[in-house]
Amino acid sequence: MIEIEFRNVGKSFIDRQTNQPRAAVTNVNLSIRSGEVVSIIGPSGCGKSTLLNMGAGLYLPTAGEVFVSGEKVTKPVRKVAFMLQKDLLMPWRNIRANVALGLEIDGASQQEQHRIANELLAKCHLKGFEDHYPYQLSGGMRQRAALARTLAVDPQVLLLDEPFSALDAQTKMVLQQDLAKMLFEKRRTALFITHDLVEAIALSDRLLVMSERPGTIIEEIEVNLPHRDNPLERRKLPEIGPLQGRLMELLKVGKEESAELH
Ligand SMILES: Nc1ncnc2c1ncn2[C@@H]1O[C@H](COP(=O)(O)OP(=O)(O)OP(=O)(O)O)[C@@H](O)[C@H]1O
Repeated sequence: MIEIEFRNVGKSFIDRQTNQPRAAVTNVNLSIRSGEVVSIIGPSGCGKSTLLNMGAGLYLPTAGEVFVSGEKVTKPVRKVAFMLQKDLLMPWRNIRANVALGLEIDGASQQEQHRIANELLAKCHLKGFEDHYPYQLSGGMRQRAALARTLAVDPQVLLLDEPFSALDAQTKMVLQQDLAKMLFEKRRTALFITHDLVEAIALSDRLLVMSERPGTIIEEIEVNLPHRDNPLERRKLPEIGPLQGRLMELLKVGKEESAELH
């Protein structure tokens, strides 16, 4: 079953200088099967976040259509969870209450909220920190809590916008491992944005490469490597180097006309 589909999608924003619409993305077609993990990579400003915002129903396309589970997206969709680079934890709620936020909004009993939040915090290696406040945690721990909060409502679809980019390399790899395991075990569908080429290869079934603004998909690459549930193992495979090389070629990394990556 196709879980996420973009059909000829375009999105323009009003350019502040000219006061005219200017395309951010154009003619984007993609379909992601249920249980698939797909990464989008592309130069800075090519419209990756714009695509995710349309998938989440936060922006509406100016051309084409977006579907989640076969239904046209016209507003934020309940079964879709969004995770960003910023953890966006509420400073006045402890970690358990932050994780339980979506459950509270859904009307779950307090007992149920605590049970699910505690369980997820343990899975995300935050057992013992349930009563701590965000300011008492490191950046990596806060991002773990944000991951637990994203998972608490048990979303079918996860849209992840550079969720680990602010973390140090080791913390990042451990979190990728947790995320990959969970996505694999629960057969969740994910669309992932990253500037880290090896991260994209380590986590994904498929890679979509975008052009510069106005962004469109210029290449689709099947990763076709084992260990999608174990990115630490996948990182060790010899095939990683050539795949990374191919992505660097497509993104013109190191070339004179190279698009800025960050
Ligand atoms: N709400 C908005 N209003 C006006 N322009 C916008 C808006 N959101 C995005 N844009 C513009 O659309 C283009 C694409 O932005 P977007 O954030 O989607 O790119 P990106 O590929 O995610 O960038 P990065 O890799 O740097 O995070 C940019 O030029 C940006 O300035």
